[in-house]
Amino acid sequence: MDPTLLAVLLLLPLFFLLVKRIKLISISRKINLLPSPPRIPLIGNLHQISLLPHQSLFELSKKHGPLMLLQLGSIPTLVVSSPSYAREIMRTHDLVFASRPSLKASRILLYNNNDVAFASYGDYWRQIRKICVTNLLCLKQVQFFSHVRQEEVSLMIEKIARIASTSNGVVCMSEILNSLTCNVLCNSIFGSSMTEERRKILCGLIRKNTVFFVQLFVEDYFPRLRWLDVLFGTEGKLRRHSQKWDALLGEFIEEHVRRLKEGENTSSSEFIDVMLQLTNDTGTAFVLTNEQIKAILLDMIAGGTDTSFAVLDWSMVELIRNPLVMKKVQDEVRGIAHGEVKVGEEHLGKLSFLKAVIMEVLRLHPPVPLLLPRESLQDCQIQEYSIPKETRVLINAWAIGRDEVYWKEPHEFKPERFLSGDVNYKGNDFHYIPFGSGRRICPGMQFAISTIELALANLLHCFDWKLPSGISCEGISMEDSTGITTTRREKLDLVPLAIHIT
Ligand code: HEM
Repeated sequence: MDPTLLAVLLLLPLFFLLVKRIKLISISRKINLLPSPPRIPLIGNLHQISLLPHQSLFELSKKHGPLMLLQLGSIPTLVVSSPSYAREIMRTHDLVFASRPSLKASRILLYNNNDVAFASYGDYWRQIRKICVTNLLCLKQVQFFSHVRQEEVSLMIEKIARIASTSNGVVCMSEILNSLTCNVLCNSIFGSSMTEERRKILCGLIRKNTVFFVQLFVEDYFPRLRWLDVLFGTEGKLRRHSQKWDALLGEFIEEHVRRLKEGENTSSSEFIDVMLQLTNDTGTAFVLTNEQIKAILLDMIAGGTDTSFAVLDWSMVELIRNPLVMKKVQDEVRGIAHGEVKVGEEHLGKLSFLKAVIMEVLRLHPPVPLLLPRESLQDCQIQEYSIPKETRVLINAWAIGRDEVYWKEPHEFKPERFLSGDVNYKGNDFHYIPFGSGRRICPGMQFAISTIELALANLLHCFDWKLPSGISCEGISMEDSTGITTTRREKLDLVPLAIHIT
């Protein structure tokens, strides 16, 4: 071989390495202008992130400010903890920050980020988000699924009444509420193919999902060290978990494909059938593969169940700890649904204090405390700081909901603060962002709130509530569980006392 050509071939990799190095140095120079906690060589700030990252990041932000840069392994991560910077990211520069980073858990569980929540910003994301909104999550569809909510809430009330009349009357509310939110969502998605056995498997899988999203995978922070995940067995665990999802979703799909072929459900409005119609060449411009359908289904189920459950669970906890608020909200519900056995959806519009209670729970206990991570698509200037392309961004909604500048007595449970109606959760008030904001705002907001309001109203209408004997309010743990979605760590046991409607 020509020696010059040989030399060029040998030097080429070195040249690329050099260019990459120079690029990295210039990125870190630019980004280093941001406040940042001291780092340890190699791991950077990873050691400062606890299993409850929203809480450890809140503590760090008190020292280093509302916009700080952490170096998580090799990944520069911007942490936002104030409404004004949240506005910069999700309003002023929404397009720049409209993408998501690709995480190991999302790649393996969500079929290479083919779901809505982790899809990169672009046409595919836009199309599938539209399909989900049009067929499941928009106001019209949420109203259409009203019968599912009413039926599931009635079944829940009957179940509680049954347990309450037997044994010691203690009901594990966490289990009841978890089943409720899972049933409402899964019945809307899968219709009659949702059996009790499948529901149990699903609930177990959902909880594990959320933990995998905050588990430390070495590859997420040091992309070249993936082999360590294989060596430690963490990748194997994730893959086995993903196979369980795959098998279950495959069963649902097969069953619905068979039904569609046999001509059943041809006019079905079950979400899964709508998506299956997009797999065949039925003249639609946009076609989905089986894996893409599975990713989207998983997204809806996992994203929608735990979050709504967390709000209901925290609501019952906060109300039992605040008897005056409990009385006030029960008086409101019973006053509006006076003489009725159940609260119907037609009553909900008048329950302004109940709505305020739910808003306050979302402020103090946002189920997705760091929203979902974002990633910048290009270089961008945030006030005096230059943020390079591909910076990861975490927005601490949990910290923002406790910002003393915006919230008086931020740690107190005071639903009255929402009664004026000045603030809502639609992403325009940046000091209150439990559903996020901008292009990537949660599309399931309406679906979730409808279930939460109906369930909570009926729980408060049909029963009085007390703690099991031997447990005091002070003994109730207020600890969060770990996960991308946080719920309360401990299960909630309560004693319901049935009210006889006259
Ligand atoms: C109380 C209940 C819920 C809360 C607090 C919640 C919260 C959130 C948050 C904070 C985000 C990220 C927003 C951002 O990055 O700005 C999100 C995204 C998302 N949520 Fe929800 N969510 C809830 C219920 C639901 C339900 C019921 C569904 C569907 C059935 C759902 C589906 C999604 C999807 C698909 C995304 C990704 C959106 C995108 O990236 O384009 N969520 N949610």
